[in-house]
Amino acid sequence: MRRKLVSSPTTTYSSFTSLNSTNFQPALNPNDPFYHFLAPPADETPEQRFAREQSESDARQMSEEIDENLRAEKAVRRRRRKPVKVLLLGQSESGKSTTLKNFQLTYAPKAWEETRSSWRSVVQLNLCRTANAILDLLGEEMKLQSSALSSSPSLRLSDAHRVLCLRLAPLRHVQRALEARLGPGVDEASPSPIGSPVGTSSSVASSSRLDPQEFFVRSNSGWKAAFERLRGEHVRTAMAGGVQTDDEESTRVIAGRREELGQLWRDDAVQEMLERRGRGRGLRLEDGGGFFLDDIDRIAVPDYVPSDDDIVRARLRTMGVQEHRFVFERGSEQGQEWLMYDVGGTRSHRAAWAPFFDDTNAILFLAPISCFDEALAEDSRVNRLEDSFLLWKAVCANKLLARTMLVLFLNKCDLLERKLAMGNVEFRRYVPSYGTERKNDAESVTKYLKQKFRDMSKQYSPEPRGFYVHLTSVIDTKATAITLGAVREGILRDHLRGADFL
Ligand SMILES: Nc1nc2c(ncn2[C@@H]2O[C@H](COP(=O)(O)OP(=O)(O)OP(=O)(O)O)[C@@H](O)[C@H]2O)c(=O)[nH]1
Ligand SMILES: [Mg+2]
Repeated sequence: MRRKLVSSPTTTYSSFTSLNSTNFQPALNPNDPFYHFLAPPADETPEQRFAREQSESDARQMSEEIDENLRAEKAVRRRRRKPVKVLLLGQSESGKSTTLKNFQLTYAPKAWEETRSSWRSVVQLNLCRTANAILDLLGEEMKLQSSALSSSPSLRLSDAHRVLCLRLAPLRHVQRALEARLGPGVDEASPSPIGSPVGTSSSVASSSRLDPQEFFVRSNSGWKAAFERLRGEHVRTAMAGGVQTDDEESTRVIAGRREELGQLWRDDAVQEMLERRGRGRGLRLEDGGGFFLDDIDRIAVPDYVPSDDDIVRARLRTMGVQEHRFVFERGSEQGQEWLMYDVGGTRSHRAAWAPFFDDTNAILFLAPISCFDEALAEDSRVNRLEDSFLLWKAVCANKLLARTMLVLFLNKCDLLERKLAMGNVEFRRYVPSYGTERKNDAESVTKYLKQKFRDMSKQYSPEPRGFYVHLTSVIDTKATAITLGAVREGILRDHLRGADFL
């Protein structure tokens, strides 16, 4: 009797192989109950024998392949149970938290939805800070004009501006209330002129602050903890029969000042003042984090609910290291857990990064390339692009990370394009190695920077590694979703390769 080999189900091959996985013939034992089924026919001709052995060999090979696949699948399952760990690195304001938000929006929509209402306070705080920063500058200008100390031509400021400042004064109280409500971790950063220009040789610290003071929460309380507190507050209010909360009070005051906020932002003299204070150098308040004055009519309303874009653009500085856990809600990786670590990027926080290097699958490194003419907020002597180069070098050279996948985002491409298109700032002035041959446009600059980061990776990595780079503007959620799709696949493939599967 002949055995059926090829048409048997997969598992049969597997168990068959384990019963008798080497050369078939010598393993046969006349006492084996299967002997009569497995033994070749007594009258087998040499051709039949050849055909039989051929077919047995094919079956054995197929069986071994199936066993191999089963082993690999098991390893992948084991590997899948292990979370994928990703660390987001880069200087402050490079876009790490914004990238994380994109990730959450794309892959954990339920968790995203849960935090939506809590972001309202952050957007309102960003808005108040910007408005109050403009009011501060306006106050300064008015003082200079009344004391006739101003050397620059006078702005056309009138009593209407004074009235506007008075009408908007309650926003200072709202700002303080929002900061206080977002928890004990809320603190003020040291003065940090966002986008202040850096000198090409000696430092040129900006004396005029264009930015609203920053707002951040510490990691030990964290914005998640701050949000929990806000949510608890909503629940308590509902249980207490709807007594007005601080949150509602802030919303009411902001909505009540919508007209004046619009007037302030659209005022010609205010625009001219901002122009003189920074725009002439290519710096725009709109380009700083958390700018919402353009959307005032939509945001300063009693029933304001932040849109996805609002949440992505809301600026909340990270302190220390925050862990974010994602479990894929759908798709082939459903149930796969990812742990993403978002770190504070200022210099004083970088020492906290190292303990997370061990056991990390991938690093997403963000280098904001529009900042080539700006100084670090925490040290006005340091050029921001130069700082990114140094950080990238340190990450590439780190021995603990020698086998970790590095993915580079050359971020803020939208701002780079806008800045260079203005035509009054030369990239080569800040990066002399750029030379005089190349054009001063975004395409040439990004090409140059890509090559520069690639060369550094090659030069400083302890062992050869791939170079994965993306040109990004992570406030663009649609484009970023596509980039993150590619990044996620790459990281996952690398993660599974660790299980010797691929
Ligand atoms: N225009 C533009 N703005 C961006 C881009 N990426 C980030 N931003 C804005 O820049 C600000 C800073 O981004 P964050 O993601 O908070 O920066 P971070 O790296 O987490 O900064 P730290 O927490 O201080 O380390 C935010 O308000 C973002 O909206 C970008 O590609 N283009
Ligand atoms: Mg952050």
